[in-house]
This record gives sequence, C-alpha cells and structure tokens, in this order.
Amino acid sequence: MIWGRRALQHVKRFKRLPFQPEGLHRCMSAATQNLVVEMDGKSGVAVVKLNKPPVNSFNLEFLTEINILMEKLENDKSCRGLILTSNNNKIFSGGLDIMEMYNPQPDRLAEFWRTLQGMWLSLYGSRLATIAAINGHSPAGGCLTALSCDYRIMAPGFTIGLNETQLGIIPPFWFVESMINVTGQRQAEVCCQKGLMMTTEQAHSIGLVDDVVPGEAILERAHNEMKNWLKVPDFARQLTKRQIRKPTMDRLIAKRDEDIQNFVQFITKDSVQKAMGVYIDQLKNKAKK
Ligand SMILES: CC/C=C\C/C=C/CCCC/C=C/C(=O)SCCNC(=O)CCNC(=O)[C@H](O)C(C)(C)COP(=O)(O)OP(=O)(O)OC[C@H]1O[C@@H](n2cnc3c(N)ncnc32)[C@H](O)[C@@H]1OP(=O)(O)O
Repeated sequence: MIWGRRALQHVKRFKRLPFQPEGLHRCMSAATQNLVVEMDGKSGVAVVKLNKPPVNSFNLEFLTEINILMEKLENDKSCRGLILTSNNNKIFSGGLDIMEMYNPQPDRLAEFWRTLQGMWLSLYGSRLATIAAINGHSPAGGCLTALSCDYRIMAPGFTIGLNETQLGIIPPFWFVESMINVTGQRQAEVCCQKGLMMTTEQAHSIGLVDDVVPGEAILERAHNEMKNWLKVPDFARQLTKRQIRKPTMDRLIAKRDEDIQNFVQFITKDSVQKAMGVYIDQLKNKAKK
C-alpha cells in the first residue's frame, strides 16, 4: 500500500492508540477514534462498527483509520472473518465526505482519493470473509463499501445505491464494476445510469442485497451467515475470491494514478464546485428544517 505524507502522520498517531488485535484469543472490544472493534478470538470474527457522527462519512482521516485497521486484521492470523456495520442504527454510511471535495487543496484531494482506492483494494481483496450488516442508509461511497464485501444483509426501511449521476458526478469505473460484479451488467446499467437510491426490498430484488433482516436481528444473522462462510477451508475460499476479483482490482492498480488525476481534474472544475456548493447548501438547509 502506498501512503501519502499526511496519512503517514496519522498512522504514527494511530499506532500509539491501544487497539492491538494481533494474537487476541478472547472476546475483546477496542475503539479507535471512529471505529468500534469487537474481536472474538474463539471464532476469529471481528465486528467493526463505523462510529463517526453524524453520518459515518469518509474523510481522509477516517479512511486512513479504516486502512490501518484492515492491515492489522489482515496480519492477525487468528482473524478469519469481518462483519462491517454501523454504530448508528439509522445510517450505515453517508458515503464520501462531501467537504473533502468542496474548495479542496489539490494535494489533499489527491491523497484523499488514493486513500479511498486503498480502502477499496484492501476490503475488496481481503483474505477475510466479509459481511456487510447494513443497518441504515447507504448512499454512494457507503454502497461501494457494502459492495466490496462478500455478502450483504440489510435492514428494511433504508435506501442504498450508487447515486452519483443524480449529483451530476460520474461514478468511477471501479465503483461501477463493483456493482456489475454483484448485480450483473443489466441491473448495473440501469441503477448506475439513473443513480437510483433503492429501498432495501428493491436492492434485494436485483441481488444488490443478499438478505433482508430487521435491524435488531441483523448482527445475529450476520454471525450465523459468517459461520457458513467459515466452514469452507480458508485457503480454498481466499484463492477462489482472488481469482474472481483480481481482474477488477488489476484494472484499478494499473490505472491508479490516472484515476487520481481524473478525479482531481473533475472535482476542481468550476462547474463541479458550483454544483457541489448548491448540494451542500441543500443538505445543510434540510438538516436545519
Ligand atoms: C471518469 C471519471 C472521472 C472522474 C471521477 C469523478 C467523480 C467523482 C466520483 C465521486 C464519488 C462520490 C461518492 C460519494 O460518496 S459522494 C457523497 C454522496 N453522499 C450523499 O450524497 C449523502 C448525502 N446525505 C444524505 O443523503 C443524508 O444526510 C443521509 C446520509 C441519508 C442521512 O440523513 P439524515 O439522518 O436526515 O441526516 P442529515 O441529512 O440531516 O445530515 C446530518 C449532517 O450530516 C451532513 N452530511 C450528510 N451527508 C454527508 C456527506 N456525505 N458528507 C459530509 N457531510 C454530510 C449534513 O450536511 C448534516 O450536517 P449539519 O452540519 O448540517 O448537521
């Protein structure tokens, strides 16, 4: 993984925090700044709860925190599975932090995007069995995060989707391929072009979500499903996953710098900044009402 200077500063700070999952063999919980981690040493399953109020939006620091945790879990031989959920029972994740993209410093904007690419590569390519327990709304980057897992369980009454086109932005090819790989080409064409935010039931009907379970039962269901995934020998499961996901990951790895340049160029356009300003005003005004 390639880290920028600012991210490295954050890594040093993070390393002084108490969470050390390696070698844990009991049920333990730990918290970093924006993540709650419960590690069951017996089953080897880590439950990671996104915990960044108000909406678990991904800014550079939060993405860095997630990347560091992923690296620790990947390196912890006792860890076999990851359940990703939210500590907020209404919002899984509001997606990328829009403030990162408004009046940005180009260097930070580039670092932000590289760190998001890093998060996607580590989650999408994880050796762990990964289950998203989607216990709240999950637009755009929140949907991408869920799409990166092996299995998705969602509570009713929420919405999910890659809604970028509705905001006048183009979902990058690796967002779209993540959707295609889960729902198939036709469904991905419709929901990505239209930028659909789907209800839980609609998402279930197109295969974006594998299972629908009430919010209060979602973690129990995720643990039960995880047991099924962990019945398969790790090595066989991991290599099969890699075989299936490698072409998509390789495409981003080959075009990583180009993808960052495209993003920075696009976001810093006057017209995009203007539209972003209007969108932020709408969000803030809605919050005030
Ligand atoms: C060829 C390709 C070339 C270039 C590529 C270029 C493209 C760029 C691709 C970019 C991909 C982008 C991905 C994204 O994820 S963009 C973010 C999309 N997310 C959203 O639009 C979500 C917006 N938010 C909501 O819909 C609601 O807030 C939500 C999450 C459903 C929660 O609703 P609710 O509980 O009612 O809460 P509020 O709306 O009142 O919000 C509370 C508070 O949070 C602030 N906020 C919400 N979302 C975000 C966000 N994503 N980032 C930052 N801040 C957010 C909101 O403004 C309120 O703040 P306040 O201070 O007013 O309390």
